[in-house]
Amino acid sequence: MGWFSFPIPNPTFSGTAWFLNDAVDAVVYLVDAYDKERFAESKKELDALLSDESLANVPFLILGNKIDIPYAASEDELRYHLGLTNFTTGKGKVNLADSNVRPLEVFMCSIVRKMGYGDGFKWMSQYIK
Ligand SMILES: Nc1nc2c(ncn2[C@@H]2O[C@H](COP(=O)(O)OP(=O)(O)OP(=O)(O)O)[C@@H](O)[C@H]2O)c(=O)[nH]1
Repeated sequence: MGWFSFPIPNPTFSGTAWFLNDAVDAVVYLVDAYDKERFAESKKELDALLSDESLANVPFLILGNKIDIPYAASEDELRYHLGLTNFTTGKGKVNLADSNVRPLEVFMCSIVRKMGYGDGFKWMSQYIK
């Protein structure tokens, strides 16, 4: 696993997910969109996090990284392989406060090109009190 720094306060790293606080306000799950052979493994790890009761109401930001590489998976492809088709809650401002729905979205990014993840973090920030 590599380390990347994002402009967020005190991120700690655990497996493939970044927990932003001890109390876990959000989960950022980074997937290599180019490493298609490992999508099944990524899905398994993600499913385990999604079914963790202590994370039941926690927003999940899924980042599909390395889209600067030709043949990296598209957003739809990644959604499909991670089992998230029809499961994401919508980009932009979506009020889920009165629902029991956990915010979850996929954003594609390239960390080396410094693109894409900003929109994801902006999306996620609306759900963090
Ligand atoms: N092209 C490209 N390379 C990237 C990007 N982000 C990270 N890398 C490169 O990917 C390499 C690290 O790969 P990772 O996918 O983090 O690999 P890892 O997590 O260490 O190893 P695995 O556990 O095997 O996935 C480094 O050489 C990074 O420079 C990106 O957005 N685009």
